[in-house]
Amino acid sequence: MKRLYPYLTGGITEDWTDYLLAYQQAGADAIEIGLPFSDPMLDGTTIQQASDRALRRGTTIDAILADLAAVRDRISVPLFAMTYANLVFRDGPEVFCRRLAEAGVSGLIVPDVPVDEADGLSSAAEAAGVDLVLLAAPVTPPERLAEIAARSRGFVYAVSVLGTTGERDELAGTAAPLAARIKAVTDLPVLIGFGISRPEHATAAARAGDGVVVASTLMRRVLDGATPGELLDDVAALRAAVDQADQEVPADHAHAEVSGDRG
Ligand SMILES: O=P(O)(O)OC[C@@H](O)[C@@H](O)c1c[nH]c2ccccc12
Repeated sequence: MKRLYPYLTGGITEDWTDYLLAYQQAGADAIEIGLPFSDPMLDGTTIQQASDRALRRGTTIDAILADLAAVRDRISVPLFAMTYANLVFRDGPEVFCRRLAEAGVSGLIVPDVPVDEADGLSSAAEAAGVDLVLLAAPVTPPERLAEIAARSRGFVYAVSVLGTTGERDELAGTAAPLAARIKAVTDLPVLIGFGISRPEHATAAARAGDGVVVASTLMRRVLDGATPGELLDDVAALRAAVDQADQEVPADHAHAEVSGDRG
């Protein structure tokens, strides 16, 4: 089964946990929750605006984790927190990871902590029972990629393209080769993210890896005022697109059938 991990910025609206429930109902396999940070340097305009809106509402990590703890018994899919080093190291990684675990969050992605600086955070996460997910990009050299794959937990995040998060017109040509390189060195699932903006991108990326992470296209809808019910439809469309990659006839087989028809 190919996986779909949609993203939501924590605290973006007062009823933000209703979006989580909608994502789950639409068939998300896990959900990434962004803990908003004032200087999200890897994020494009959509996620930046989403973070800004959440911060302007006065949301805090404490408030987000309290909201999560309140709905945790209605959520059966794993939750991953995504945030920046600054927030993780403010009170120390041990305290941070323990608080995540207490709120029912089982994974953590911190894109600005590179693998060679991840020792302290890795052990804090492991001690708290939280999977620290590491990221690889198209420019990551082979040796480093092997280290990232070996030290990542839960899955490996394949950053499809250089640059910031955000919607794109096409799936980057670098996505599939990167997923193949990572899959060659690990048995962990490889999830492709950055620029998966349309159902057809999700199908193509799910074909190349084990699944997709989708954020900006959904957060743009939330910013535009779409309701949890409307997001449920969006995530359901992505679910169908990801499942399509599973249902396809393997390439060799399809080719044989085509030539058979012709012959
Ligand atoms: O927004 P996109 O292009 O759909 O890509 C997912 C990405 O936004 C999400 O996984 C994410 C949000 N913030 C990040 C920072 C770094 C790496 C990844 C992320």
